[in-house]
This record gives sequence, C-alpha cells and structure tokens, in this order.
Amino acid sequence: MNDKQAVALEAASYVKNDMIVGLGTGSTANYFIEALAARQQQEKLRITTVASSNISMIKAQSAGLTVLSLAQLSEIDLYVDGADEITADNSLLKGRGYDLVMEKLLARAAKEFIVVADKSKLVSRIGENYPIPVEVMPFAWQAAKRSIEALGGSGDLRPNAAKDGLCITSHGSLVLDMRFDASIDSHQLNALLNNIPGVVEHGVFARLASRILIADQGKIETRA
Ligand SMILES: O=C(CO)[C@H](O)[C@H](O)COP(=O)(O)O
Repeated sequence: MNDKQAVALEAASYVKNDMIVGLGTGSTANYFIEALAARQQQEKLRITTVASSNISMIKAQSAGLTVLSLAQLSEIDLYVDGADEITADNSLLKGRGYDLVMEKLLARAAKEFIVVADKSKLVSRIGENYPIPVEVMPFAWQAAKRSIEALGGSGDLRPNAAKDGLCITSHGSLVLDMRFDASIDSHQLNALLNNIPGVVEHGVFARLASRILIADQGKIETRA
C-alpha cells in the first residue's frame, strides 16, 4: 500500500453511518472513494455523497456510492480531498485539477474538512512549487489579470492539456496561473484575491481544513 492509499484509508475511518460525505478530486481522493465504497459494502453503511468534479462523480457512482448534487443538500458532514501544497499553518493550495469552485464550496459547507496527502505536499509557503490558479470569468480575464499584476502577481492564462487552446473549467471559466512574491503570505493572498472583480475562485484555501492527515512511509501524522 502506498502513502496516498494509507492516508485515504485512515480518512475513511472518520465516516459514520448516515453521513453526507463530500468527495474530492485527484489520485488521493480516488483512493478515498474506493475505501469509502468498500466500507459501505462491508459494513452496510448508509452513506450519501456529493462530488467536487464530474470525474469523481463517475468514479463514485461506478463504485456503488449514491451521489447527489450540491443543490439537493442543505448540509455536508464531512469533505475529504487532497491538496497540492500544505504549509505548517495548515493553509492549502488546491486546484491544479482546476475545479476550484466546487472544491471551495464543499470545503466551506462541510462540518469537517479532512485533507489527505503524502509528505511531498509539505511546503514552507503557498506558491512554492506551483503558481496560484485563479479562475476568472472569460470576459473579465484581462481586467482580473491587470488587478492581480497591480498586487505584484505575474503569470498568464493556462493552456489546455493538448496545448492547442485554453484550459476551460467545468463552469466555463478560464484559469490564470499567477506567481507572487514570497513575502506575501497565504492569508494576505487569500484576502487580496477574494477582492478582485471577475475572479470566480482561487486555489488558496486559508483556515478551511479542520484536520490534515499526512502520510510518510506508512506513518500517518494527524494535524488538527
Ligand atoms: O486540488 C486538487 C484538485 O483540484 C487535488 O486534491 C490535488 O491536485 C491533489 O492531487 P493528488 O491527490 O493526485 O496528488
């Protein structure tokens, strides 16, 4: 069992009967979906899920989980998802898979948000390994980019995977990948990006995680 599987299995142990569970996106979140489906089957649990992306929805449905739309739910008990970067103060960078809107909605809506990751995600500052994904309304991308540049950010629109066009999110937005000076911390960055007209959502998740499970060579550290 690799570290991503181990941490996903541990997160599945937090699920209780009758819970509504938010499902993240990515390889670690996929292991969680598998572990949850196995628990549901073995223990005959009643679990309802809501997915952060179409790909997770399809994976969950084919594993036998019931998936509802966020619009049908008034509350979520637990959301489990991976992250791209994690700092010592539990700030996260998410959204390299770019479906930021649902991920942040679920992180906010859930009573508990558990982050699952291996040690490779630990960084000293948000933006250390990756630019910050900023999802923008298509007609607002130039204005939003200028506003971000005025804050010292630099970057450009993300190309699609085939590099023959632009990356377009499930909600029809474009994505700006922006780098910032190391002196701007994640809390400042979160506040600044929240304030820019035309920005739909961004990948800085500050003060949203309730618990972070980090696996390192089979050992799991739990940060609360
Ligand atoms: O934020 C995310 C997707 O938007 C993922 O959680 C993040 O990219 C981690 O992926 P993986 O578990 O494959 O390392």
